[in-house]
Amino acid sequence: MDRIIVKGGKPLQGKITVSGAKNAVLPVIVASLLAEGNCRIQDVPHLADVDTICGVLGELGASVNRADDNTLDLNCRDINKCEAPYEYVRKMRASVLVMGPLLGRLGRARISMPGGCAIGTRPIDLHLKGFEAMGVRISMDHGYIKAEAPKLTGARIYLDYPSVGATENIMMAAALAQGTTVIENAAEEPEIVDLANFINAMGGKVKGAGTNVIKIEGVKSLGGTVHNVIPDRIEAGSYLVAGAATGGNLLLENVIADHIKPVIAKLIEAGVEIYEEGSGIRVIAKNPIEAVDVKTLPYPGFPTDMQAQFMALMTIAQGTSIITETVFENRFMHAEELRRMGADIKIEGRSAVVEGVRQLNGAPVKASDLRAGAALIIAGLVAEGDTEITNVHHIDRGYDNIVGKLKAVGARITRE
Ligand SMILES: CC(=O)N[C@H]1[C@@H](OP(=O)(O)OP(=O)(O)OC[C@H]2O[C@@H](n3ccc(=O)[nH]c3=O)[C@H](O)[C@@H]2O)O[C@H](CO)[C@@H](O)[C@@H]1O
Ligand SMILES: C=C(OP(=O)(O)O)C(=O)O
Repeated sequence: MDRIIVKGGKPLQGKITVSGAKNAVLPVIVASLLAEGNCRIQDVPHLADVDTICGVLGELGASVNRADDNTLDLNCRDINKCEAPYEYVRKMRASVLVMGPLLGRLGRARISMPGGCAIGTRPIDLHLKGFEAMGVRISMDHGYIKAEAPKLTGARIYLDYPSVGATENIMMAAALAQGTTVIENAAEEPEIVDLANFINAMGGKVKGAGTNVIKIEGVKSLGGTVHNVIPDRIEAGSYLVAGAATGGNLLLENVIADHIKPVIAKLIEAGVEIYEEGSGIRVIAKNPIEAVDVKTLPYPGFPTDMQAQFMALMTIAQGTSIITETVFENRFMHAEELRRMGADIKIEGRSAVVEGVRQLNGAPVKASDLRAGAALIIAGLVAEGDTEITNVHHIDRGYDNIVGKLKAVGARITRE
């Protein structure tokens, strides 16, 4: 099993180019199932999750080819299966997103029921309620969800919570449904906008993405297109925090500053200097970090996917920080590992009380999920001595070449 070893104490200096966004590329790849022509996706990051979703599309009968290092060519004209098997859904929950496009294209889908994961129970009831409103019959069958839509029709759907996945899944089914679908209380994440742009470039009619009301007029068929994936705002945020924690001077390239406003605002509040430079952002940290409170919320609030990394930063801040997680019910497993490195963190229900300490100490730790892994790397970069991180397959799901990128800006980090 691979391990990442970090020797702390070196400020990060230099330039990092941010890759295409995991949470945008996954639904975009899935949405190519809607098209009868060729889709070319550019700025595709090298991630285990991308390999997994490509595996699912291959199972369905799609042709999937890497045209070059960052470009995927997908042709889904001849898809002939409608099942996302357990072995894929188990690895990556986003596999359930094939349900919407399969209902649109074939009128049926059979998806292994996703279980909970290290950050919460993560039900998909809102996806299913939305499909039912569109005329889909849902039944359970030996651990699989069976969905059948003799006729997929547009509907007015109010989401009890602005779920990213439910908004995407319903939007994709609606793109090929008969009539108009309106999603109210929709998620507003930039990745939703990227998906809507992709569907529209294929000939779809989606309006309002990026607001909480999205209107989708169904069309008879969709064709191929070329699409560039947006930069990964969470990868960018993770490196900004790493730069800040180490007292470094880092320039991040390929960033949309607007997408990470809440992270930038919190870093500035913590005393970090942030400058926009062309299409990049520079982070400079000279002074000690000040403790700030953070509460995760759906976009445009502070992203839950940055909570663990920010907690790592707060462990060495001056003062007490209260970090409140409202999106997932169990996303504090990294706190225990950070404590092993000398952090002072108490969990009280949905909040973590972080008392800043002078110094973290390297220790053997375990990544419980993707962002927990990133948080432990950040903690390792500032700790005294060696930090050895195991379960790094979680990190591979969502960070393109994290060891290489950090090494290039001076980090003492290796993978064994
Ligand atoms: C591949 C991808 O894009 N993943 C992101 C997506 O996950 P994902 O799409 O799974 O996240 P959701 O927005 O759906 O989930 C948010 C909350 O809603 C709950 N919920 C969701 C659906 C549902 O049917 N019922 C229900 O109760 C979830 O359990 C969770 O507590 O958005 C999350 C929230 O920004 C991010 O952390 C993930 O990185
Ligand atoms: C929780 C995340 O992803 P997923 O929804 O794919 O598990 C994440 O990216 O932090």
